[in-house]
Amino acid sequence: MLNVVIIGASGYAGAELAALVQKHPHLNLHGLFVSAGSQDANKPFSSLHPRFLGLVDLPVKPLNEEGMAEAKAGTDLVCLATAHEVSMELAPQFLAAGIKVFDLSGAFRVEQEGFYDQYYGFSHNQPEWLEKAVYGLAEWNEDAIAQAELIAVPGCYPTASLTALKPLMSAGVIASGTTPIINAVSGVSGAGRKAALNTSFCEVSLNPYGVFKHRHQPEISHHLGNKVLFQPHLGNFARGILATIYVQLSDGVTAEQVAAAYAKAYEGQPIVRLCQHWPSISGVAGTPFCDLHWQQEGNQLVVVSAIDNLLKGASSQALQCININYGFEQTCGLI
Ligand SMILES: NC(=O)C1=CN([C@@H]2O[C@H](COP(=O)(O)OP(=O)(O)OC[C@H]3O[C@@H](n4cnc5c(N)ncnc54)[C@H](OP(=O)(O)O)[C@@H]3O)[C@@H](O)[C@H]2O)C=CC1
Ligand SMILES: CC(=O)N[C@@H](CCC(=O)OP(=O)(O)O)C(=O)O
Repeated sequence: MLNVVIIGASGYAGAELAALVQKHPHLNLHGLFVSAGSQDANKPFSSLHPRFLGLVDLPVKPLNEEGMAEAKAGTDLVCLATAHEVSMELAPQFLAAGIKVFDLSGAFRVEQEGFYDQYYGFSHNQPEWLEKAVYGLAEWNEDAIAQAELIAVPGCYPTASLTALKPLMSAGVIASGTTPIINAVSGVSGAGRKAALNTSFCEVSLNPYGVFKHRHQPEISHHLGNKVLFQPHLGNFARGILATIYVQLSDGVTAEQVAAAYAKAYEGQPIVRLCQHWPSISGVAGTPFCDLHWQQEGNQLVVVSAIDNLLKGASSQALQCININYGFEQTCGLI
């Protein structure tokens, strides 16, 4: 059994991950942590997330000096379900102790000059680890994930978007010089657990945000190798992302070529489901799947991608990466 520690375990993504690790046949939930000054410190995990009562009753401990020593002792791997800047500071401390890191934040996802200053509002202070980090898009980066010490689990919108677009990019069917448009809606759990006016239940309707500025636009473009226009929306539901994506195909690309591109990319990949119906939030919420469906008319293609932001968009993709890294079946503990 591998000993797993989760930092940020009281948050939405960390809590889902704790539940997945607890069920996994080869992983042992070794410790759960929150910040040193957390108001939840030392409370049982299940008192914060009652769904897991009787399943995960460990306390969430404060990550003070003593907590840090405890988090490292006997630990094989650590999952950081923490804010970007917190992950940037914590990851090197675990890596220096020989502990592998699976980071759910954006801290190590994009190695590009000035990226963190422009899109995250801080300067990256770990350039060596940023260079070594491997992007954990599980279906696309298996070999590198298997070798990595630091895995940067992709963002939720990038997971939905890249899973839909990469097969087309690899097959070379996107018209050159064009910009795919991604119109995506996320449930409010995407914004995390702490209270904020714009994500409070009575305030949320259905509205766009982050126009031209969202940090996931460059993350998607960087890992696709093609510019995209990405527009997120906040919807009045708890979890799930639905991305409707508009693509201009090269002249003469047939429906058979598009179908072949998707079949080739996801043959033998059970987490990505090529559906005969349009994906929906209810079809994926609470599951580790990414559902895809598309329709073509002439040179225009509409692809719809749906995931659970907290699972395939965060914690279950982290577990896919752990499975790959340690040589377990990629779907172990997931389906
Ligand atoms: N929610 C989502 O859909 C997705 C989230 N992510 C990323 O995953 C990470 C976690 O997101 P999410 O679960 O939504 O966030 P939450 O705000 O729900 O949870 C954050 C967690 O981190 C803890 N924390 C805060 N500061 C520290 C610290 N200094 N040291 C240790 N723990 C700390 C919090 O507890 P406390 O404050 O009590 O200490 C809490 O447990 C973020 O980087 C996010 O961008 C990625 C993909 C999807
Ligand atoms: C609805 C909502 O607010 N969603 C978050 C994305 C959550 C996510 O994927 O996170 P990271 O890239 O930060 O890890 C946002 O738009 O900022």
